[in-house]
Amino acid sequence: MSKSFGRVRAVDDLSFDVPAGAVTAFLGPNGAGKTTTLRMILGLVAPTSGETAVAGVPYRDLDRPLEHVGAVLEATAFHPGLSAYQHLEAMRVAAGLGSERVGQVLADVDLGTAAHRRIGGFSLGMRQRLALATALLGRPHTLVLDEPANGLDPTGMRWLRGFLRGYALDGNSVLVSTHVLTEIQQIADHVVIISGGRLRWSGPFDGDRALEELYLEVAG
Ligand SMILES: Nc1ncnc2c1ncn2[C@@H]1O[C@H](COP(=O)(O)OP(=O)(O)OP(=O)(O)O)[C@@H](O)[C@H]1O
Repeated sequence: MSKSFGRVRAVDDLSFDVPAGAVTAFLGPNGAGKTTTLRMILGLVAPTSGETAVAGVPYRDLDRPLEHVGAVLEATAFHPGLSAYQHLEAMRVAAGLGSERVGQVLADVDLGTAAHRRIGGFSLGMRQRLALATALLGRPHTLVLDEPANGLDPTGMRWLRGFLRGYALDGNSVLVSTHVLTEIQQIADHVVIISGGRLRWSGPFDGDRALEELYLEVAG
């Protein structure tokens, strides 16, 4: 896929696969085109050329998309006056999902005790957990996460690592864009590195090698 914004070629003839049953780290310098790529995968930005597909199907053609793909994008906006429970319930109803899902995803992200507090009073880390809970509502087989560790404290980061690892081990695809290489190093099975909108490296990653070294070699 390629994407130009006026004269800026944000993504330039980029092609890669995200395997199932694995955590894929999606890396690249500021402005490399990561967010634009994720937004194309999620049908939020139309490619200038090429296409993206989730389990072989373009996002726009997915039947009940929340049951295929869950996404956490940067700076997710919530209505501050709603509680976490009310937000999730509204999303659940809109997506036609079972009533048990809200309690389940609140428990999944360890937000049960804050379920009835107003989101306006949430910390950044709590918002990240709520964004992840929203992404999980439809039990998607694919998770797309843009900087999901942003705002999490060390305990939260450790929890997120375990969660994503477990989600991938259940056979799901987890695509994570991040700059925090030491965090993703511990759970990545597959790595895709881009810069200047182009693919610089992609392949399996066994964790023996320092991800930072690989990154600096190909993107630095
Ligand atoms: N809506 C837009 N209009 C114009 N230019 C854009 C738009 N969105 C992104 N760009 C440009 O496309 C390029 C890639 O941006 P993108 O946000 O995809 O990079 P990124 O890898 O996610 O960066 P970061 O790590 O800083 O979040 C940048 O040059 C950016 O300025």
